[in-house]
Amino acid sequence: MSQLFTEEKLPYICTPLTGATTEELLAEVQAVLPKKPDLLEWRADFFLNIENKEAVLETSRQLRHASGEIPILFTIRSVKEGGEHIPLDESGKVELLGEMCKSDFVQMVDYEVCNEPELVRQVRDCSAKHGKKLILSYHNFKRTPHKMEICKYLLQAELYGADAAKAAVMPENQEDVFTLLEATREMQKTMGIPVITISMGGLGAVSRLFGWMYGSVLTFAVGEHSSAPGQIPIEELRQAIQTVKQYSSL
Ligand SMILES: O=C1C[C@@](O)(C(=O)O)C[C@@H](O)[C@@H]1O
Repeated sequence: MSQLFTEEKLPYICTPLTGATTEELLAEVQAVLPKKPDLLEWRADFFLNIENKEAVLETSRQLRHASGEIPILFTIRSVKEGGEHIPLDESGKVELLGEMCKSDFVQMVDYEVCNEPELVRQVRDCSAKHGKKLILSYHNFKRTPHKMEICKYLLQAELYGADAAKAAVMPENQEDVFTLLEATREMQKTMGIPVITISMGGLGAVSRLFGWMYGSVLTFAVGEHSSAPGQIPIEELRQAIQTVKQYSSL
């Protein structure tokens, strides 16, 4: 995957894997594969054995094997950005991300752009060294910041050298959803890397369906289990996107 996202295929659809054990994760992959996602995200913060590096590597090896050609994105979402409580501290996470980058089992890793600059640089250097793509992300599960603030996080990701920049925010009203979409449009025009944006919850569902029309290259959908509020089942999401593409002359 030298080029991360190709124009003709936009938007890419990613389904998260949230199993707590290797067995659960493998069962999830089996259930999700027939639904043909473009990408699988292993949300490793749900994995009970995350402290055990060998167990994580072995599980990712099995996931790689089970998922055939579909690329895997490895994510350890922090509690403050909507993830699960895990026994690893920030440097433990960076170490584990480094191990994953060295392995042949994942194609991409996600790290949060608000982390200490030195840690972000370590993850960037390691992923680049081992040919893995890096998504630097920002999440706000409480509210939607001002448009300029959303843009700032996305631009910061590019400054750090990310391969893609992501922002997922929670709307409190419809205006917030438009704020996110406007930020997406502006950043898609100005930035040199792909932008991924999400307005979460029921109010934000429109961004998961049609955010690509504003320039978001990837949308997250439910394969088996949801990993964030507002995610739509992949079959219905794909159908809606296809309908728009078929009938609109965009
Ligand atoms: O960053 C994201 C986006 C997300 O939060 C969503 O809203 O779909 C789901 C997460 O699993 C993923 O890491």
